[in-house]
Amino acid sequence: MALTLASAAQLLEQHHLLREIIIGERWTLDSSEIAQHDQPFSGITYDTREVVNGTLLFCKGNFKASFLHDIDERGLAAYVAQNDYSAETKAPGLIVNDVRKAMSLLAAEFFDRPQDKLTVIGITGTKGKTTTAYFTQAVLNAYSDGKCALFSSVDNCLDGRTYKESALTTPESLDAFRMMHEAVGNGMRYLVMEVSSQAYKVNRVYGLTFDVAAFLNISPDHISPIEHPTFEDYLHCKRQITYNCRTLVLGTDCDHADLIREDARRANVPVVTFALRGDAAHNDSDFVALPDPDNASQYIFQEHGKAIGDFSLELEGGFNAANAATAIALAREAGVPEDSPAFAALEHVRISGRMEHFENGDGSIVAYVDYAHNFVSTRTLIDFVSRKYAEQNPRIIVVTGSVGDKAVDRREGIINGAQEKADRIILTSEDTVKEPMIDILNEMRGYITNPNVSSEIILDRAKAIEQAEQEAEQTAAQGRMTVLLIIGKGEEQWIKVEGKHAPYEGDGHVIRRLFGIAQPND
Ligand SMILES: CC(=O)N[C@H]1[C@@H](OP(=O)(O)OP(=O)(O)OC[C@H]2O[C@@H](n3ccc(=O)[nH]c3=O)[C@H](O)[C@@H]2O)O[C@H](CO)[C@@H](O)[C@@H]1O[C@H](C)C(=O)N[C@@H](C)C(=O)N[C@H](CCC(=O)O)C(=O)O
Ligand SMILES: Nc1ncnc2c1ncn2[C@@H]1O[C@H](COP(=O)(O)OP(=O)(O)OP(=O)(O)O)[C@@H](O)[C@H]1O
Ligand SMILES: N[C@H](CCC[C@H](N)C(=O)O)C(=O)O
Repeated sequence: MALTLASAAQLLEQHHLLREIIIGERWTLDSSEIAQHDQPFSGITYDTREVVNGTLLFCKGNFKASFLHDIDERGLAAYVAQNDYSAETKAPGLIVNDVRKAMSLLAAEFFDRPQDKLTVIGITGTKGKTTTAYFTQAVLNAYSDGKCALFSSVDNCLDGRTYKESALTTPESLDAFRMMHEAVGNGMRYLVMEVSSQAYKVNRVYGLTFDVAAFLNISPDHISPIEHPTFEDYLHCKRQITYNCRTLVLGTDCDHADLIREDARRANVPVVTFALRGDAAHNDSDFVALPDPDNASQYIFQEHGKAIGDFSLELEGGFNAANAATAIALAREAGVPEDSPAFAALEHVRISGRMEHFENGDGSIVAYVDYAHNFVSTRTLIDFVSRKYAEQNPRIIVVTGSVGDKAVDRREGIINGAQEKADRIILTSEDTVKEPMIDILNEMRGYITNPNVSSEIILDRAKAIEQAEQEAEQTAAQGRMTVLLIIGKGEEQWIKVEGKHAPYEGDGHVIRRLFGIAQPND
């Protein structure tokens, strides 16, 4: 049904969001007093620069009244806001308690409730969201002949096969419903989406119920003045997924799992669990990944002790086997039968900038390009390579930085994740808006307390990787192997400098160049 001023006002009133409608001097609760109240809006947007004749505008965030200059000439039909802008426009204003909640509800209606035509799967957690999302999409795509869409922090995919770089982990609600509508138009039956804590904090998924949701794990991250003031706030936001799903897939080992189970009981939501375990005798979860005793590169995946399959994943590391077990649980709960061949699709999943593994010609230098950028992920990665290459006793060099202006706890976290097992840490540029990168790197250097770890700051990221590789060559000449861990940027070919994307060769590109490996688009 088309969205009109009258139907918008009605929906907002049902959700106790409407304060009043303001047009000129007139303040009312009765939308029928407004001319054209039954006229469908031609479009909706949260950006004045996109307003054309008949558009409904949401004024949110750091919106300024000056953005409304000339807006009547461009045909603004109505606006939704927490403030009265009748001095700037003749268009009626739906004044609400919370514009982001209002935007989510009205965008869903404008796009004809696309979520009702999709099986929607939401994934939250501190680490593994993107990987689990790609795994789940691969299984559902294999099962449905390519009918699974994806919203992730790397890419969005609306047709099961074309991937476009995304800007946020969870899109703005209006964009999310627009993309869902497009996905439905493309014949998609499933949507897998990452759900960040910010998404709940700023109501990007308000009113959306996930058919199946996953809560993977929780550890300190995203604590800063522009994200979450405290860990408690971060966890509280993530916990909201439990109250907004029909079934919850929960990591057995997730910190605060008992609290999340309490949430699920209150919300009357069934919980299924997943875990990575060393052997079947210690299986305490509904879905489990077990190392295959007969094949070191394989994992056995089981549901209630029954085999789903033995898979050799291209994405290395036990944590990725746990992510794959989650994807199996999600796909099973979304209706994929236990004996479906679709699960084998897990084997071929690769994700740009996640656990990308490179070797130089004689194997004396190994490099991992990965997205680790907090304590847990850095520690997990370095533990993995230390175990994998234990026999070679490699020198380990970590090339890293940390983001400016937010998630300040990562700076110490990354160093603490690395310094127990690293021999050297080369600190280099990451994304920043206002904070000078050199200050962040000096701060990080100050957290290095292990006297056996040497460090250096090289601001130019490509040069930092080149330096690490040259040192590895020297170590190789002395007969010792080196593992390079280049973390935090994945395959991003930009670095945010003063908030703007500056072109950057890309971590994988630098390594391929240094190792003489063909680039992906060569
Ligand atoms: C708090 C929040 O949700 N912020 C997002 C929000 O910003 P905002 O609403 O304040 O928008 P703004 O850019 O300040 O501008 C205000 C409004 O004026 C409009 N405008 C602007 C100029 C103009 O001429 N006319 C006009 O109408 C803008 O379109 C906007 O609607 O809307 C913007 C797009 O409309 C987003 O880019 C921005 O994300 C911020 C910058 C961001 O990056 N947030 C991070 C912390 C985030 O959300 N991260 C999580 C990742 C977490 C994880 O990985 O786990 C994520 O989900 O991505
Ligand atoms: N289950 C896991 N447990 C711990 N670390 C993990 C797990 N899965 C992935 N990682 C590590 O975290 C990094 C980021 O993984 P991924 O992109 O899948 O997570 P994410 O939740 O989307 O992260 P972010 O929100 O920070 O972008 C990986 O590159 C890897 O180093
Ligand atoms: N989704 C993550 C990406 C940032 C990764 C890394 N490049 C960093 O800046 O720490 C975030 O918004 O925090």
